[in-house]
Amino acid sequence: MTQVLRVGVAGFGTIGRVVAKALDEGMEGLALSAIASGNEHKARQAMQQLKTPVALLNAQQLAREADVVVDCAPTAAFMDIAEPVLSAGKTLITVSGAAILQNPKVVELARRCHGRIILATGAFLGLDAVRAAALGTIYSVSMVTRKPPTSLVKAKYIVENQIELLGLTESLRVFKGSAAEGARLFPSNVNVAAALGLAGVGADNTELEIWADPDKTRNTHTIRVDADSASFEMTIENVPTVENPGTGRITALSVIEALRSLTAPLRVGS
Ligand SMILES: NC(=O)C1=CN([C@@H]2O[C@H](COP(=O)(O)OP(=O)(O)OC[C@H]3O[C@@H](n4cnc5c(N)ncnc54)[C@H](O)[C@@H]3O)[C@@H](O)[C@H]2O)C=CC1
Ligand SMILES: O=C([O-])CC(=O)C(=O)O
Repeated sequence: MTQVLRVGVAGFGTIGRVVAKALDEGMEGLALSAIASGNEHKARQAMQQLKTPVALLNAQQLAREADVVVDCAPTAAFMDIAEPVLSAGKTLITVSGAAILQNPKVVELARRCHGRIILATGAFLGLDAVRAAALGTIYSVSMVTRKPPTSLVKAKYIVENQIELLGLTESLRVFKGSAAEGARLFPSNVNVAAALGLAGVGADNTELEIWADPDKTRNTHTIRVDADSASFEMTIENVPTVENPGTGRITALSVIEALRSLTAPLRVGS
C-alpha cells in the first residue's frame, strides 16, 4: 500500500488557503489533514470552500495529527508552530526566513529531535546556485528589493516610523544595511533576503536595499553574487496578491512545489 503523508497547514491566510486548496483538490501521496489558524471565525468560514472537511486544531494538536506541517503564519507565531513539529521529529515547511534568523536555536532543535526544516524558495529565485557557490568562496552577495508603496505600507518599520509612502512621486530608499537587520525591521517583507543570507554567506554579510517605488507594480528582487565558481545576477518580478500585496502570488506556488517534491519520483533542482 502506498503511504500518504498527512499535511497540516498552520496559518490560513493568503498563502495557507492556496496551499490547502491544492491539497484538497488532490496531490499525489499527500493529504490535507488539519488546519491551525489565528482567527477561528474567519478560518471556519474559509474552510467551507474545502471539498473534504478537516479539523481546525491548535498548533500542538496539529503537530500530533500531521506528518508534515506547512507554516504559513506571521513571523511572530513561528516558534509556537515550529517547536511541537520539530520536537516530534517531523517536517516543517516554511517561508518565514526572517523567523529562522530570529530563532536560530530552532535548527538545533530539529537536529536534536531528528526533525527537518525546509525553507521553501518562496517569492525568490536562485537559492540553488547560491548554495552551490557557497561550497566554494563567495566574495559578495547583495540584493535590491523594489516594491510598489502599497506592498510596504503595512511593514513594521514603516508603520513604527510613520513613513508616508502612498503619496510618493519618485522612489524612496527605506532601508540600506545587512539582510539580518532588514529581516528584523521588515519581517513580513524581506523573508527572501533572510533566505538569501541563510543560503550564502550569512545574513550579516549579505547587503540589502529596500525601495518603495511608485513606478513598480510588482514586488521586484534583484540579487548579485560574485564567487570563485560563478558570478550571477537575477531578477524576479512578483505579481502581488490582492489579499496581501506584500506577498507575491508565486510564494504559495513555491510552497506547493516544496510539498510536491516530498513525494515526487523526480525532483528537478537541488
Ligand atoms: N519567503 C517568502 O517569499 C515570503 C514569505 N512570506 C511570509 O509568509 C507568512 C504568511 O504570509 P501571508 O499568507 O501573506 O500572511 P496572511 O496575513 O495573509 O496570513 C497569515 C495567517 O496566519 C494566521 N495566524 C496568525 N497567528 C497564527 C497562529 N498563532 N497560528 C496559526 N495561524 C496564525 C492569521 O490569522 C492569518 O490568517 C508571513 O510570515 C510572511 O512573512 C510571505 C510572502 C513571501
Ligand atoms: O520577501 C517577501 O517576504 C515577500 C516578497 O518580497 C514578495 O512576495 O515578493
